[in-house]
Amino acid sequence: MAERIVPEISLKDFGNRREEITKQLLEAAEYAGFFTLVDHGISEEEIESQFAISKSYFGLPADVKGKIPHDTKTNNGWEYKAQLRASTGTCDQKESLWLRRNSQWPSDEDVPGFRETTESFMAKCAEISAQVLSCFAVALGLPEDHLRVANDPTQPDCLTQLRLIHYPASENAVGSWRAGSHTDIGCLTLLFQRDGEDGLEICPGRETHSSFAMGDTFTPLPAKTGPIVVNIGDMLMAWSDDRLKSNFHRVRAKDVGTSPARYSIAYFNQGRRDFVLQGPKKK
Ligand SMILES: O=C(O)CCC(=O)C(=O)O
Ligand SMILES: [Fe+2]
Repeated sequence: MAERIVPEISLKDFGNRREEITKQLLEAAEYAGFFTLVDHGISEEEIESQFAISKSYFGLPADVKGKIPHDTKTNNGWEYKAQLRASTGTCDQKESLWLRRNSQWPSDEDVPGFRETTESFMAKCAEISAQVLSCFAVALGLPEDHLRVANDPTQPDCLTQLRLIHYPASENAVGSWRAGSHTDIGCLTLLFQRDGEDGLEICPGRETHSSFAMGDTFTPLPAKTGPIVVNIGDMLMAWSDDRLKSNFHRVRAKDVGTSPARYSIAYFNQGRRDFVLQGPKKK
């Protein structure tokens, strides 16, 4: 069922297929708010290498991970079961490391190759994001470069971040959430998952910002290693005069029985401080 409401879009031969891809992206973003990207240029080996780096980091003792503590002012650093959700009133059962250009990085002694591998992974995420954002800009009647420049992670005022996430294995998780229902505050999120590490549930087709997904039906989206799950965030919803939908999603573990650990990686395009966030209708 999830496959039907979350279209799979190929970025193959992007230069020549731009118009067709733009049409597919617009339809997915207006209708569901979610889509998956394939033929995007990051190989499964590269994705697995980034997950291996992530696993090495989360496998370190807490005092080593804590050398880069989460800083609430910049939102960079390591947090452990600390993200309080408005939707659940409880903290998500996960740990994560938030990284930005020029933030602190785990050292090569603690995780060999961490920074080099992760920066090159982020650069690839930026390339894919730039392609998708240029399509959305054209579809919305903005200059082709508008959203790419406004989210350019090479600029010092850009808020774009990569988040490595680890949900520890759990037993009988009823009453707790790996990630409570939320929308992403940023522009566009690229999410990487691994085969068999399910848990993501999505709520496509949101009409407005205000209903907070109460009483809505969530659909599980099985985890696969290659395709990137993309969702529209609140910034892009605003940038599009609410045409593109920033939709609710959450991550759950099994109410009864064992849920294996889940690792995910999210690349959040989050705009630049110096840009006015306004759609073509000047909302
Ligand atoms: O881990 C996931 O699959 C979802 C993560 C997420 O939604 C977030 O960090 O905003
Ligand atoms: Fe999210």
